[in-house]
Amino acid sequence: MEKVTVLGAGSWGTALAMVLSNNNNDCLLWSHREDQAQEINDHHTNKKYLPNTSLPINLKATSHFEQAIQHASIIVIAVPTKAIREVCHDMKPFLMEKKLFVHVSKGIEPDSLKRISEMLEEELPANFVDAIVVLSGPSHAEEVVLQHPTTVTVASEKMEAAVKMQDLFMNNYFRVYTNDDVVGVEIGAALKNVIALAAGIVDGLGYGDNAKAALITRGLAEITRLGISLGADASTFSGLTGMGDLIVTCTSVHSRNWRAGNMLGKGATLQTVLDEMGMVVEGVRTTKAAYQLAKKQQVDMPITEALHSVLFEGTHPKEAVDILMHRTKKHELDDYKSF
Ligand SMILES: NC(=O)C1=CN([C@@H]2O[C@H](COP(=O)(O)OP(=O)(O)OC[C@H]3O[C@@H](n4cnc5c(N)ncnc54)[C@H](O)[C@@H]3O)[C@@H](O)[C@H]2O)C=CC1
Ligand SMILES: O=C(CO)COP(=O)(O)O
Repeated sequence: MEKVTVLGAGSWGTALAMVLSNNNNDCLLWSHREDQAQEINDHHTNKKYLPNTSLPINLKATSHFEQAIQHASIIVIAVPTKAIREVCHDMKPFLMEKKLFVHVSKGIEPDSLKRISEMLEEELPANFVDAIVVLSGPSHAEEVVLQHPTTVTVASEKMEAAVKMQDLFMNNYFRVYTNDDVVGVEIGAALKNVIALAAGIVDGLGYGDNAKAALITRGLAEITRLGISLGADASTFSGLTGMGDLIVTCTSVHSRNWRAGNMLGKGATLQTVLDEMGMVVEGVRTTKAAYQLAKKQQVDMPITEALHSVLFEGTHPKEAVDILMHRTKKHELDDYKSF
């Protein structure tokens, strides 16, 4: 039994805290809202994020940040990308010993163009960091809490830490693989949300399965190109955190990114979509970051560019699809020659 703290009591933090509690760990879930921590402790529910779910009775919650940090030497960070720096910054005064940090967020920061583990390295004092591990893969919280079979990957530059987290999370419904390609895992995780937004848009426009298959396949090609330019291993993108997560996010009604795209395709404005979601839609900010990163790396990312023009430049989704369909004709495998 390990002591573990999960920071962030949204859908994913709560679902992972359930996995850890099911595995008989002493898991403390931190929420920045006192009423939510109280709901979890008193009623074993988290109705806003996971309605109809009974949480394990051995799962405890707190809104006391210092208590949460001091509870454990393994800290799982499950807040949206936008909140990563703030949470790490707030943690600093309470770090008294080396800890192992696992992050499960899927995004890239606009402007700095940093991946999550790079943000953690910048924000956390190195003398208190035992290792940084990323956990990612095709894993909707809504299905994990039902204990439906799910597979994910943990990646770290320190393989022993990845193996330790594999053992901590793995059970009969949650199968965990290891990988040492942190860049590939984080780029796949972040960029699949961009393609999922686009997939939702084509569904919203009523274009159907051919268009979606095209987006997933050509989306994977541009994600792989970007990843390789940043030093990732090409084969990571055909794994769980690449193709796997693209499939689940582009095809599932559980996906917030797909749902947001679907509303956009049906004519809603971005502001209305974000107001109505009430949960994080990581792909919006990451589209901005990916667009900037593609320019910096001089990598051709036509789908990302098209989505950027829809989200931030007022292009109508139908017009963006037309632009994609009228790109210069080419050999299908041209892109792969530079892999
Ligand atoms: N929901 C899912 O099935 C999965 C989500 N993820 C990733 O996990 C991350 C978190 O996503 P969800 O839990 O789904 O989001 P969510 O929208 O369900 O919950 C986010 C939680 O973070 C809290 N939060 C927001 N800003 C905060 C701040 N500044 N300080 C402290 N807490 C703050 C919110 O109150 C909420 O409890 C995202 O990066 C997402 O891409 C990854 C895999 C699956
Ligand atoms: O990352 C996810 C599943 O693997 C969740 O995707 P959404 O954030 O689009 O809901």
